[in-house]
Amino acid sequence: MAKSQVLGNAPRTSTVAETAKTRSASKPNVWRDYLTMTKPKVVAMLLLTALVGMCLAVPGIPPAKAVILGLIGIGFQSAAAAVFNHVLDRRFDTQMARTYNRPLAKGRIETWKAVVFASTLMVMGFIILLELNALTAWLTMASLVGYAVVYTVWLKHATPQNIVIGGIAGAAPPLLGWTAVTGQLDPHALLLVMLVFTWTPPHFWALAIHRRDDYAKAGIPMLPVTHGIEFTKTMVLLYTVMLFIVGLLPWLTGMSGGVYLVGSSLLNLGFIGYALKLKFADSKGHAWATFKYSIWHLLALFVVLLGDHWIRSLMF
Ligand code: HEM
Ligand SMILES: CC(C)=CCC/C(C)=C/CC/C(C)=C/COP(=O)(O)OP(=O)(O)O
Repeated sequence: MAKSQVLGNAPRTSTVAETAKTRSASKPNVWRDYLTMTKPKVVAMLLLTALVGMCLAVPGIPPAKAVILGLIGIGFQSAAAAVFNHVLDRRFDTQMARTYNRPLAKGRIETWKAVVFASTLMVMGFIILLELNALTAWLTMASLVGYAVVYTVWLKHATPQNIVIGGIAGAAPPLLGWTAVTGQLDPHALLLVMLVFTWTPPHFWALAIHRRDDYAKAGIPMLPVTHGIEFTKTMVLLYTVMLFIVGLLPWLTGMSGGVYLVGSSLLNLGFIGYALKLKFADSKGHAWATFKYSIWHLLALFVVLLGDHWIRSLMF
């Protein structure tokens, strides 16, 4: 068999495969763009905190209906809030390196279609949560409005304390999960909200330090832009110390046990360590590393909360 025949197929086959791959990569993937607008990784983490709220609301396993309808409803409303955020921020997104390639900023999706998408998710989520109880439906809607309107439209562009106040919306999911199961507010649920609320500033301000010039160019008054990077580093450190103290409350109030105390203290000391290095021994990329740590930290913190709860349920 001639060499060209033996090799003839290889380049052509790989050429066909490469062409197909290139075409699929270059062809705008509309569905991926719609998914991107929902901030799926953020929503996934929000739902984890909501699920932990559901599980801590009752000894043992929470009712399946509350878990399934609650997660779908809170998930739809969180996703809707994220899409509304893309719609309302689309002009600012064009001005930042981190966000300029987003679907609406680039015009890959028409704004009215994103509004219809967000509105559909919002209404579906609300109706699903109403099926559980009105308290959860209205609290979740309030969180959506708090993030998509109060934070995105007003606070984000008005004050460097934007994310401290706006952080209430993102900290709501554990409370929403709790009320999805019990139908009522509980002080212990507010402890979970306080954990996320105290975690949010160091989470975001580490990113804001890393992306200071981006925010300055877009004219968004994030703390590193209005008060400087050194002040922001100090605030990151203060909030991580505050998080360590707030992190003791679930144990001090008896809601959580020793497993949580050890796990949360180690995680929060780790966050303080990152913040100390950021403040006193910063190095290239450490602000970004601190931001990335904050995500794994919150994930692990809520897993530890859940693990402690189930260990105590099994033992007592
Ligand atoms: C007002 C409160 C918050 C602000 C201002 C904020 C800010 C941000 C920003 C700017 C990013 C980078 C997004 C990107 O570049 O695509 C981000 C990423 C992220 N945030 Fe936050 N955040 C907040 C609250 C939360 C909360 C409450 C959670 C979870 C419970 C969370 C979880 C995450 C996760 C998982 C990512 C990584 C997303 C990815 O890699 O695509 N954030 N956050
Ligand atoms: C129903 C409910 C619980 C709603 C709130 C949940 C929610 C979607 C919180 C988002 C937190 C977050 C990533 C904010 C960043 O906004 P940004 O505009 O500062 O970030 P960006 O510049 O990356 O868009």
